[in-house]
Amino acid sequence: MKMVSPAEWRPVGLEDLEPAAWEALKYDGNSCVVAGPGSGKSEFLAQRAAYLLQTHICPPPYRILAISYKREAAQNLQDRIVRTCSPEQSRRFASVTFDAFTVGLARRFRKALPAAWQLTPNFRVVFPDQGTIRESLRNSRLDAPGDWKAEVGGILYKTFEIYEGGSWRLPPESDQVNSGTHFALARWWLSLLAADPISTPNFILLNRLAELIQRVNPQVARALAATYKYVFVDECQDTTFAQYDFLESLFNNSGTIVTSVGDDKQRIMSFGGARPDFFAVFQADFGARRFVLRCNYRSSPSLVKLQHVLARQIDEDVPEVESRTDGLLPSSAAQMWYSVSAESELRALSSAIAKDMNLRRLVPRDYAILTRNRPDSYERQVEAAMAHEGLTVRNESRDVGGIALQDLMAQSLTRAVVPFLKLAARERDPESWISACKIVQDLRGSDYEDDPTLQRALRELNVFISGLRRDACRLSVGRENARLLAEKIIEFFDLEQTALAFPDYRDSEFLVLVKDALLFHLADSAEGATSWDAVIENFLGAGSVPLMTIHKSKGLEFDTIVLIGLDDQGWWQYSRGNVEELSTFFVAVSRAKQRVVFLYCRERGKRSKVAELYELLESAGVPWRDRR
Ligand SMILES: Nc1ncnc2c1ncn2[C@@H]1O[C@H](COP(=O)(O)OP(=O)(O)OP(=O)(O)O)[C@@H](O)[C@H]1O
Repeated sequence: MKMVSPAEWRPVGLEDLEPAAWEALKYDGNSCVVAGPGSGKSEFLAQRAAYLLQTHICPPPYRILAISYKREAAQNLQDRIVRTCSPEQSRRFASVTFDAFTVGLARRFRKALPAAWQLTPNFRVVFPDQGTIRESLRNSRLDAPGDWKAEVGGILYKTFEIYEGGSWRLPPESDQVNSGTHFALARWWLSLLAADPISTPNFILLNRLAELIQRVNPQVARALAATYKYVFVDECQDTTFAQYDFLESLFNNSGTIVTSVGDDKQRIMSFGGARPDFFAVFQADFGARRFVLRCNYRSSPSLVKLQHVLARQIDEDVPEVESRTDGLLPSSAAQMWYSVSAESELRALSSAIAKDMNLRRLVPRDYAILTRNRPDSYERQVEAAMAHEGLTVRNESRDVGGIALQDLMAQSLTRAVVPFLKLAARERDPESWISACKIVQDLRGSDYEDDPTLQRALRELNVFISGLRRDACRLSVGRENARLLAEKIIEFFDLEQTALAFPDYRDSEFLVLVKDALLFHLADSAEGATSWDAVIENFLGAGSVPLMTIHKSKGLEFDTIVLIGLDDQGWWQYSRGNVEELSTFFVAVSRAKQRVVFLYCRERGKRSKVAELYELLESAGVPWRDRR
């Protein structure tokens, strides 16, 4: 792909950007781009990457590092760059999650850790249970020096790691502690590092170790800053204290230019330790310029108006936003439905979805049913009602062998297997063929198109796909044979090479867990299917209406959002004025492009705790519909 001059560069795949986005895109200093839902923040990062790479403002061998909060978001960004830039350019764009990046660094530079904080060569990332933390705190209180005992005794175990751990930069020596809190933290973390036979750190500790590594080894920090000329932070409102310190130690005043994008009103990860003051602190520390975007490219004008009413409840100074999408519905885009029984509620819902799909030529994935908590508690009922209309629903949070379905689908292994399955099932599928070639290139570790290793690997791929097609023709469609095909594909990948190609799988136990979950879900997808294409469709959930929590819907968009269980039962954490809960509600509403339906069913619960939400909807003019 030839180089483009900055003046000639145009957005890829979009007509235009709003003026503030243009300004931010071309700005060559630290910046934060603050904008509401649907304003194109993720799109902006993809365009800025394309701009920097295609104009050679980020010339070879420099790279761009994009850090996202969620794996799907990181993958989505990488995919966009692969589609819009040349292979050489997209190889210089690394899109990772914060956790994957810090785990990778801790692994790579493990030996550069001070002796006191050594990790074993292999380690397993764990999510310690609250009981273990509690016990460690109890022991620390017993062993703490006299005047620290009371302080340790007062630590809340539930927030111990997130808040106390989040705000303590590790000292090079583990005994350099000057408070009871740090004494308890050091004890707890050292116990994770010393676990037998391998260390079992969690993500907070790994973040802290990664920060320490580059603080005590300036050459490591310099090498990283010299590699990454530009760093992007997506969904920066969810950055934790520990992650922020890492970012600050590594890239502030390093010559690297950092662009953060986010939306304060979508901060729904405080329970995970998101720092509430990210924008202010980042602007002050990094001398970052602030850009505010004011367009919404996702939602229709009436939905943007509704979002504004909710946004003002979270932040009364929030600016008005302009919708850049036409409203396509003749009747109210937002409605509250009242039902007496769950049965009548869901009958009305499934019949409305079936009719709407027909009328507007939509597909099941244009709809999403969102819940505040526990989608599994609605799954059966929704499934039964949808079946009456010939529709299926898929609980994206369903546990598949130890991993949530939605997370399984975002796994690198799953994403690698899918094009191979498609090639097995179809005579021609050029897009899958291109993906398969790219996967082989990644797996066999070859970077150059004229590399003989790659040529050999592609020949091997050709032979393998022909064999796989023959197998798919020969084998009847069913559970066992679906497993067999996938096992052949994974065998062709080679687990060792897979672990090397995808940093997430350095922990081989995790790779095995993902593999088993994938085989299990594929076998399930073959149940009742009459063709391999149908198996793949079931596997991907293409023909089902997704059911998921609001947290899982973050960053996604659908034509129609249905919020089920908007009552005290479903929103048991709600209390008037609770900003995090309001933000969660805001995230749900802002996923919709054209329509949002709020379901209230008397049988499910009362409306006292959540009265504020109904008052807000009524004040925004959202009408009630009787569906009893
Ligand atoms: N300049 C643009 N012109 C046309 N469409 C755009 C533009 N920017 C973004 N979009 C489209 O608008 C939608 C929302 O974009 P995107 O997901 O990037 O928004 P976001 O700000 O990251 O959203 P959120 O914070 O709500 O998850 C997408 O469908 C995207 O393709």
